[in-house]
Amino acid sequence: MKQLKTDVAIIGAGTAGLSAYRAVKTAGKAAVLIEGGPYGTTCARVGCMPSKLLIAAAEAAHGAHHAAEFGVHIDGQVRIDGREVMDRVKRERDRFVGFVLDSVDNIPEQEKLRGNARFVSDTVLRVDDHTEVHASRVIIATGSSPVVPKEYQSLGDRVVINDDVFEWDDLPRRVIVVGAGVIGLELGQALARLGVQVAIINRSGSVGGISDPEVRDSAFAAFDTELDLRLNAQILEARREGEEVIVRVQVEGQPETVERYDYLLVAAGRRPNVQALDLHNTAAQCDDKGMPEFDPSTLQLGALPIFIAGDVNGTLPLLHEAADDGHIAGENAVAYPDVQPGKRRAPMAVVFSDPQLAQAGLRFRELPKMGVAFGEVNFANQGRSRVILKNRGKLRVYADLANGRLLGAEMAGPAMEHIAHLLAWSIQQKLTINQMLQMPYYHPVIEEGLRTALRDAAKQCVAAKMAQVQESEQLVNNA
Ligand SMILES: Cc1cc2nc3c(=O)[nH]c(=O)nc-3n(C[C@H](O)[C@H](O)[C@H](O)COP(=O)(O)OP(=O)(O)OC[C@H]3O[C@@H](n4cnc5c(N)ncnc54)[C@H](O)[C@@H]3O)c2cc1C
Ligand SMILES: NC(=O)c1ccc[n+]([C@@H]2O[C@H](COP(=O)([O-])OP(=O)(O)OC[C@H]3O[C@@H](n4cnc5c(N)ncnc54)[C@H](O)[C@@H]3O)[C@@H](O)[C@H]2O)c1
Repeated sequence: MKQLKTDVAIIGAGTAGLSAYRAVKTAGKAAVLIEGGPYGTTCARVGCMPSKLLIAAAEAAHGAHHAAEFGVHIDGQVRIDGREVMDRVKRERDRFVGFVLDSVDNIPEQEKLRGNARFVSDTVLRVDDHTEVHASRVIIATGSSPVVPKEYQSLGDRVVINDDVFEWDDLPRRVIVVGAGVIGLELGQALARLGVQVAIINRSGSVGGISDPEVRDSAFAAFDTELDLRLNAQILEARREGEEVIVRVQVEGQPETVERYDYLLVAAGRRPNVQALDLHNTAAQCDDKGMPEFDPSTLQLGALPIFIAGDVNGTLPLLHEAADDGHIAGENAVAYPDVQPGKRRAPMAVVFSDPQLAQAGLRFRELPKMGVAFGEVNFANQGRSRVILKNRGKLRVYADLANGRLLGAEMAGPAMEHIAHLLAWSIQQKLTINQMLQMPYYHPVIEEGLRTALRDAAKQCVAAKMAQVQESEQLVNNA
């Protein structure tokens, strides 16, 4: 077996692994980047980029179908050519993947290794059965994989995951989507708008990961007008008959139905890729699912020379977080044992559905039980949203009642990808609601809706302050 020595071995050449590699090289250390699958990253190959390309096609179809509401009539049929749609998705996807492949090409050959790595000890890795890597430090950046429940495995090629969708040459006729989380909602709505008969089944009452019940209800009401979205539902049975999937579905409190689809698309969550790493050969402490204990601020496993970055650590499985994680893990691997907490940005997440869903700072479920002002805007009557016929959804901001500082927000509505940025940037700058209200607002824009929500929260902060003053006056008077 070939023997190789290096300063830092990085397992996985995805976004986190490539970012870790750059950090290690910038610090002047030697690195070996080990990749078991195709180069190109999950984000570019089968994640962020192809999904946004499919959604863009769906938005074009939706616009064409709804132009009449503006008095603009497309006389004749709107024709969606599934082959052309998928061709553009794959062509543009390949272009994005190409940029990643170029950056991988620029890595010297002696610093790249193909094969699946597993631990022999804390600092020794075996790559397939051809190479043993002896590293002073190791970074795990192996990403995550979709969870495919056992009961669907007998469906063979009729059960698909996101990776498969982006390999389709044409759009299918009927798809049942398992899960109304981020992936299920984005892909399910896009396929439906492209003319595919879609049903989305979610076992709980949640939609797109929104935790604020008011925002979630407004989102559901919007989706319900165009999508077959079934919450609190389950697939009792799924079996294959020829090229079809036959499912028995039950929505809570309703009689079960038997339905036929061409594919069952599983979007029921993702699991960190730790199983095949043989972490039991290291001194890492693992839980019963094989997840190692690590410090989320330094990404270090205990006091070991091992770090864990990106989706595999299960903390914030998003692209920009994977890149930041890689950087932190890379710098700390070099600095080991003198590791430091990494710099973090305000949390933010966006779901590219319509209406878009988003979150910035603290989520509703993370708020303290007391002392929070809730400001809201309903987009139904918001000026700009009505002008463009995107007047659906609700935004709620959360502020500290005592000092007026913005804590977080959840939202469903138009252009939330941009509003979430404004809010996350304000949270990172530790702005108060009043400071945010002093900023300029153009007219007519969706940001005026945000201002409505901020004013609503500001009023509550003022009322809380008044109540406090009255209370202390009362105390003085009673003394
Ligand atoms: C459909 C979909 C849409 C998404 N959309 C968005 C979005 O719009 N915005 C956003 O921010 N995020 C989005 N994400 C999430 C984003 O893609 C991930 O957070 C990000 O790609 C994670 O990067 P990573 O480096 O951790 O993992 P990856 O890019 O998956 O890299 C891990 C690499 O490790 C390799 N590997 C695994 N095990 C081994 C081993 N034992 N030995 C060697 N190599 C190994 C794998 O082959 C892989 O190349 C989306 C994800 C999906 C699935
Ligand atoms: N726009 C983006 O940033 C973006 C887009 C896509 C994916 N992602 C990342 O990918 C991650 C994974 O996405 P995901 O949608 O697979 O997971 P998720 O955790 O967001 O959603 C999974 C959903 O499936 C439901 N579910 C689970 N098992 C089920 C079952 N057996 N039957 C019916 N419903 C079931 C859950 O209740 C949940 O609502 C996200 O957390 C996100 O970080 C991000």
